[in-house]
Amino acid sequence: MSKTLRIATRQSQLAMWQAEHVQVRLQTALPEIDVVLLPIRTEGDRVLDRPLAEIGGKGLFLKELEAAIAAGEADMAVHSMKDVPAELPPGFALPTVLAPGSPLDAFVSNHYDTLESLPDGARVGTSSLRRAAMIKHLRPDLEILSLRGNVQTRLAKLDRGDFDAIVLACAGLERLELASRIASELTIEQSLPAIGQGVLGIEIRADDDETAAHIAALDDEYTHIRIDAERAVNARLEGSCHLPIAAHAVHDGQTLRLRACVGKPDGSVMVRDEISGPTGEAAELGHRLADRLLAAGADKILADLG
Ligand SMILES: NCc1[nH]cc(CCC(=O)O)c1CC(=O)O
Repeated sequence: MSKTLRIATRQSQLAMWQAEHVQVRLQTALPEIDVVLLPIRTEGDRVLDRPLAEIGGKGLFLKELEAAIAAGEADMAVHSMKDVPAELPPGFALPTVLAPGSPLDAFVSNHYDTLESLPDGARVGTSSLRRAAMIKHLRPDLEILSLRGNVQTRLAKLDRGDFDAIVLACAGLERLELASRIASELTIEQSLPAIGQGVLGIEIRADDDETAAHIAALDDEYTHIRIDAERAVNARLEGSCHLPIAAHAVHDGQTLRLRACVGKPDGSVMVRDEISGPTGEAAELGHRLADRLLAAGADKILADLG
């Protein structure tokens, strides 16, 4: 019997696309191995009527996939790095990150081209505290309304008139061939992306050297350095994508530039800073920048959020 590699995946269209993407890339790299998907139904997909922060917070979308890996039913799970908390549970590792999609947030509306052109008091849908903070900081007059569900559900809620505009990740829309729905991209200056936004990572059992060796071919060195820097910010701030924390790194192979910010979800306070240094010190730069943010008031913002 030939060797099989099993990818546990959530069943949303975006999760399936991401898992299939890794399946195809692995299958191409490893023609002698059978790469298959193991679809799993997770709590985060079932419970759509309550805010994400309430129903489990950190690691919500990972738990049940990790359980399948721990039980030996699957060898790996594919994640949007944006959804991966700073610290993985003991026994898990995330050694491989793929070449990135867009890191940017998308402004999506059926009537307006840009965030700037929204009328006074317009209703904007997002359930991300980070996006809420960014949007309210730019436009304090706008009303932020909760928006849960998978990408298609969110678009349907916009289309039926619940909002004047919504903000989603460009990467998710592009993967689902919905890029035509992007009215405009929010720039990095307008909306600093979430840590790991647009990047896919592969999680495995920490002691599974065989799978680690198989997936290593997919690792993108540029992105790996970027992720090390961004995730180091999160490690210090103990954040997840459910907190109003943003960080984005770029580098030229030598020098890394890391921007980060922590904002109050009502947009009234935005602590921003940036740091540059050698790519070899990506994680140290992330820690140092996070410490500076904490000293500049991020500690208070995060403490107030509980
Ligand atoms: N939290 C859900 C989620 N996780 C990853 C993406 C998009 C793809 C990515 O950032 O890699 C999305 C949808 C969104 O935020 O619009």
